Amino acid sequence: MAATFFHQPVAGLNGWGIDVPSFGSSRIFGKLLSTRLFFNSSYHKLQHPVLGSISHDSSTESSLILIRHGESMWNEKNLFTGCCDVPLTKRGVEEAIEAGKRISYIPVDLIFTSGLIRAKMTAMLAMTQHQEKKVPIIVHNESEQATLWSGVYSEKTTNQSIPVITTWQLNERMYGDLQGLNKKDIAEKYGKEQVREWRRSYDISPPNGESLEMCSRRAVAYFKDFIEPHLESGKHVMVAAHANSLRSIIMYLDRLTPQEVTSLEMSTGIPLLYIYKEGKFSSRGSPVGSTEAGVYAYTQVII
Ligand SMILES: O=C(O)[C@@H](CO)OP(=O)(O)O
Repeated sequence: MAATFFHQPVAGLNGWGIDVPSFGSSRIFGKLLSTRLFFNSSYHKLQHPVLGSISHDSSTESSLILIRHGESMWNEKNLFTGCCDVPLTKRGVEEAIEAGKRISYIPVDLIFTSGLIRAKMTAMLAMTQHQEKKVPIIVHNESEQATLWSGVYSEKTTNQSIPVITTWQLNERMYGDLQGLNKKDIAEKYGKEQVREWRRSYDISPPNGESLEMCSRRAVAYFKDFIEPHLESGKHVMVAAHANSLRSIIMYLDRLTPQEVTSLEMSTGIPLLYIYKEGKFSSRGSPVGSTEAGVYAYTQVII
């Protein structure tokens, strides 16, 4: 006899009740799916190892954590990576876990990552350290079947979970013909200035790749359309992505000029905290680790 207990999943694309592009529109900015939200910001008293108890009033403000993935196997080899989908190194895994410790006391209701494994690994590893011990679950919205087959049928389990939305719009900039090439070799061949322009200028593209401006058009549009509304509604959000997709988002949040963004660098695996309140973002830098006085998220050195 067929089991009779199957019914509508509590969680799945619609069941999570989150606004994300549907599978029919996941490659373009399509209509939002508006459904009931099962996730509530129920935890307000998390313990920081140094600062102690931190209260969050989700009715007035929400937190946004941005994190660049930990060191990848191509970061280690100094190769242009772009949209090539390479995993973390052991060091990258450790960075992600350390990042998780730094943010373990900050509430997280919803996670967005790029579609690339290094960002997904970073988010998942970081969440293993979180005080709430909720389980991050990747939302599969690539087809109707994927949505159905990944359904969760327990409301209790759903409430102990954090939906993880993966999206290509948060991917690293596409590095074109440079992908897989060594950064030092290319600097020797074309000159440091040329390579610096390809890597850090705002509107100059690497050969057949995306400029930061092009990357920003999709990453910032996604942020405004699909992430900001959750912050507005009081949800605490983590975004795990890449040096350049995050540079473009930080440019938007911090209102940097195209000139200023050229000197913005991001370290691997260092989380950055923003507070969203009354339509404004304020940067709180990087959450302090348990064993140090502070940490710098930005560095100036490239190549
Ligand atoms: O290779 C890449 O994809 C990026 C990030 O690692 O490099 P860059 O610092 O040159 O933007």
